[in-house]
Amino acid sequence: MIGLHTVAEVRAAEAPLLAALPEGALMQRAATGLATVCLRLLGQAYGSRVVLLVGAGGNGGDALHAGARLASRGARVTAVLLDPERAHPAGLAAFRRAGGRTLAPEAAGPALDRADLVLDGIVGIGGSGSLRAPAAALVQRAAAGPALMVAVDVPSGVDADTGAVEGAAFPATQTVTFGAVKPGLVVGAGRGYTGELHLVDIGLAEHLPAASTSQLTDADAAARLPLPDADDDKYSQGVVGVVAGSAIYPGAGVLCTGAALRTRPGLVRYAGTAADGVRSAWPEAIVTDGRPGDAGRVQAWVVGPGMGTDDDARSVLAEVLATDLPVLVDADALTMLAREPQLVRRRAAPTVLTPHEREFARFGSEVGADRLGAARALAADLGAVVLLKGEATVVADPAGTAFVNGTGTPWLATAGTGDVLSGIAGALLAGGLPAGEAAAVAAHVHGRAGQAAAAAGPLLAGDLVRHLPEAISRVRGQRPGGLPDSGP
Ligand SMILES: NC(=O)C1=CN([C@@H]2O[C@H](COP(=O)(O)OP(=O)(O)OC[C@H]3O[C@@H](n4cnc5c(N)ncnc54)[C@H](O)[C@@H]3O)[C@@H](O)[C@H]2O)[C@@H](O)CC1
Ligand SMILES: Nc1ncnc2c1ncn2[C@@H]1O[C@H](COP(=O)(O)OP(=O)(O)O)[C@@H](O)[C@H]1O
Ligand SMILES: [K+]
Repeated sequence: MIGLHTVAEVRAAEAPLLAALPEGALMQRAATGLATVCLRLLGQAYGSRVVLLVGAGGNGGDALHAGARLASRGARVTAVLLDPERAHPAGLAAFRRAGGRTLAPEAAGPALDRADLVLDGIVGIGGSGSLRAPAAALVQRAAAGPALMVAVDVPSGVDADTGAVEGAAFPATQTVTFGAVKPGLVVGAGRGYTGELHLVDIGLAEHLPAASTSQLTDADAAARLPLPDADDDKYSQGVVGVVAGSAIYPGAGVLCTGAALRTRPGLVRYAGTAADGVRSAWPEAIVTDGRPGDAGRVQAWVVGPGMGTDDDARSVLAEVLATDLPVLVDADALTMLAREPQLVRRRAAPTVLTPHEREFARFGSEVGADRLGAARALAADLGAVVLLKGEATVVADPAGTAFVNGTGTPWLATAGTGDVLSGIAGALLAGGLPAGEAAAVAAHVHGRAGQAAAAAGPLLAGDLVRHLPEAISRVRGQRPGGLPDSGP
């Protein structure tokens, strides 16, 4: 699990180290890691042109110390001092000693136009609000040039906690962050400015609290996707019930049922008016055109995709939510639930809501720039797990534990892919995973299936279903087509 740590947590973890270590030692660790990454990126330091954008705080100090190291390796390094009077004194002294030269912001344009690498030390975790002049103009000029764009700790202009970006921000090709990954590097708009992320160990780990926000790795997801064993039968892996689609629009039922089958193919029951379509697409499913109560026993329900919002649909939703089983609520069922949130508030069993931004807004407030904060607030308000879909899907539970999904592709922005996600998550809920983890693992696997499908070109939601077995095998670290060891 990759822990994501807030600015307050990082500052608190730094405090005992700053007190215990000689002055400047922590910054030296950061700058050494930063210079190492830059040298690797440049390939050859000698003769390369490096420009540092240097703000008035510790972030500028990191850039100056790293710039000094690059200069001593033969790079031609120029520091643009945004606030010369307040530039980090020790960093500036080291930089000058190493032969670095300085420029005023007004004179920096030509150097930025021909730089090989621009190091963004304007502002790090001490930043607030949108980038001020002249920082914003320098960032834009650098972005228009040919240089590798390396952000120090956090791309300037990105809120390290939320990923919010107001105005200009440094569009990094690489971000070298120190001590811990900050949420804003992987969520919201900030995710789009981070580029490739490098984490430099400066010795904070033992001082950081357990992270309340995390990102799953393939190994974390695999550990939560147990394989069937010799004692399993078709019931024991968890039976999922699906209410989705309608007679006129069976597609959502077909996609959702197929995704559930392909995730944990023990048994999937379908109940709803798309019964004919589902039956012909998935002969493996047990299908009824009756109500959920007619479907037989299940361990979790998925309700909502394409089911409509009329009185019948509303009564089916109420029936499912009145059970003591885990329920995943999506799409049309979210629209109905937003009108009657007490249906979820009164539940004792886990509920997972999977809104996209417009569905989220129906519950009373817009998502806004702080996606994690918004998901946490709705989860706490309703007492349910909220999986907020989007480019970086986030999952929050009512206690405040959250996940930021790290997989996926913009090709997923096509009709029906949400129905597939619901089927995956429903299957994992039925298998007994805690609701927040089921949602997070589902988003991870869904994203991997999207990446696998997109490798062959533009994807359709049905392609995701077909790619699920391959995606799950890859998450487990197995090569597609590889035969398992068959023993002696
Ligand atoms: N405390 C330490 O010893 C360490 C600090 N480190 C570095 O220091 C950084 C934190 O240093 P600071 O606390 O000094 O803060 P920063 O250097 O991140 O930012 C503070 C400075 O940025 C300016 N600023 C804030 N918002 C701005 C905006 N929107 N536009 C333009 N300027 C803005 C402020 O006026 C202030 O001068 C970390 O991100 C990291 O890069 C690392 O070297 C690790 C060790
Ligand atoms: N730009 C994007 N990048 C990555 N994933 C995306 C993007 N846009 C949407 N997605 C994903 O695609 C899926 C779309 O779901 P949804 O909006 O419910 O569609 P539908 O209702 O048509 O099934 C979600 O899993 C979402 O996270
Ligand atoms: K920065």
